Amino acid sequence: MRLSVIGCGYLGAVHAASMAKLGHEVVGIDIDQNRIDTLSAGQAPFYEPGLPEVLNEALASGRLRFSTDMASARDADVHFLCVGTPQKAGEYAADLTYVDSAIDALIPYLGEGALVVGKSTVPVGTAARLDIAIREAQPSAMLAWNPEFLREGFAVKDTLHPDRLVYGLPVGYAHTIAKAMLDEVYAATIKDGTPVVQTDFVTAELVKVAANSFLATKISFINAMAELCEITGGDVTQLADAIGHDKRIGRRFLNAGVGFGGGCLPKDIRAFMARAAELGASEPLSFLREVDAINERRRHRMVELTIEECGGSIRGKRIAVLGAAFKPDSDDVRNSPALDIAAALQAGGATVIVTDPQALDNAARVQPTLTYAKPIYEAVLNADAVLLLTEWSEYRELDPDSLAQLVRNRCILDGRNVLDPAVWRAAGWSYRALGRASANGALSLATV
Ligand SMILES: NC(=O)C1=CN([C@@H]2O[C@H](COP(=O)(O)OP(=O)(O)OC[C@H]3O[C@@H](n4cnc5c(N)ncnc54)[C@H](O)[C@@H]3O)[C@@H](O)[C@H]2O)C=CC1
Ligand SMILES: O=C(O)[C@H]1O[C@H](OP(=O)(O)OP(=O)(O)OC[C@H]2O[C@@H](n3ccc(=O)[nH]c3=O)[C@H](O)[C@@H]2O)[C@H](O)[C@@H](O)[C@@H]1O
Repeated sequence: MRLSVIGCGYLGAVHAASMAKLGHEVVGIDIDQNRIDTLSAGQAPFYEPGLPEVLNEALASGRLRFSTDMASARDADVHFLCVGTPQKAGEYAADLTYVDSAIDALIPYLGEGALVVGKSTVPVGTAARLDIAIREAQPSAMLAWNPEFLREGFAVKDTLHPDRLVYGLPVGYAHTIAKAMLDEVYAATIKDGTPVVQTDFVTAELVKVAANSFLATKISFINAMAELCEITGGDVTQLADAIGHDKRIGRRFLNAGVGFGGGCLPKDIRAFMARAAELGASEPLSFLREVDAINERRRHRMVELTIEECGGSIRGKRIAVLGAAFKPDSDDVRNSPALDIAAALQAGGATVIVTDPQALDNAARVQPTLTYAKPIYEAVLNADAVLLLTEWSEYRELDPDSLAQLVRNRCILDGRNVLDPAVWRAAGWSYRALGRASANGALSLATV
């Protein structure tokens, strides 16, 4: 099939390359000339494992090209809408400017019977509004909403082998045609056994924000338990293992630490709350306010813990921060807990040196006043405290004895609960983590 993918960011670039891999003829369109030049040259504009390989294979096949010109979408049967929907400045609501301008730009080029497929995460009701605009301009054109569930770091695998496909379909005659066209796009994936959930626009939009709200809630739940562990002397990692054995609960997304960040979970739960409030339905989502608050508190607690470990003040201290990306295997620093904490420590008077295997350029754009060092040894040299805030594999595997040769003070704060406290303490380090007792042992509740 002939496809266009509008918006070639973390979602769209992967989608365009993956669809070409599946055998479709794809044009990726973006308003950012640099991004289009980079992609056309076979380079991924961001770090995503596996993307360069799929991209180059697709470009070499001749089935994939990129352009800044919306007119190049003219011949496509299906147009995927993958532009950003960030949080509005100073508000919780989603900014739909990019969605609206992309649809406005696309409308003049919609051919007979073309299908527009929304993949961006949008407030409920957006699809119905866009559907009217599209049909007014080109009566034979159709809209479907097909939310995306990929994770950064696993984006190619998640696109080619998703857990499920969700089709939000139009009503009437268009329903059958839109479904058949989506089935053709995803034929290879469906053949592999991927379940397809067919539904209406509203449910498809809600499925996406419900999924991200559930994931955010699961993380904040375990982080609330971490807060309780800190007060009572319990160990949140053992607690997570123990409840995670219950198959109804499951161990995934129960990793306590500095919490969730990124370009999606934080803004999606906020946009969901904002939309619910607009619809006069704030109450059912009031728990998301707490999910957000717990998440924010973890960042503050990490700063407090660092101050405690530095003897009550970080002024003049040299602090190494391992990790800038919001999660490992990504260079994305949008709403990154690591960068937020690093900035707060700097504001408290510390000299903060941040290292990350992939995200330093992005980090320096967002937080230009922090100091950055690519090699780990340079970041930790003469450090008074070392904070592990993004669990890249190279940080999980650090050798406490080698690191001890470089630092001024053997103090490690494990913001992701990925190091073995016994190993670090045996090597003479003071090890602290969120939701775990200090070396002095658990607080005895009998004395409280
Ligand atoms: N990043 C992720 O892992 C996932 C993102 N999503 C959703 O997908 C959407 C896109 O997210 P990202 O790819 O992360 O954003 P992004 O910011 O990385 O990419 C958006 C791209 O759209 C381009 N763009 C903006 N206006 C345009 C227009 N009028 N015409 C053509 N291109 C235009 C921008 O230049 C940019 O390259 C958001 O709604 C997000 O919530 C959904 C699932 C996963
Ligand atoms: O809508 C989106 O854009 C995407 O948002 C998330 O994907 P992503 O943001 O790439 O990353 P996650 O793996 O979900 O991690 C999000 C954040 O939660 C944190 N996290 C994750 C798991 C955990 O147990 N604990 C925890 O703190 C991570 O460190 C990270 O900061 C969802 O997992 C995807 O399904 C969804 O498509």
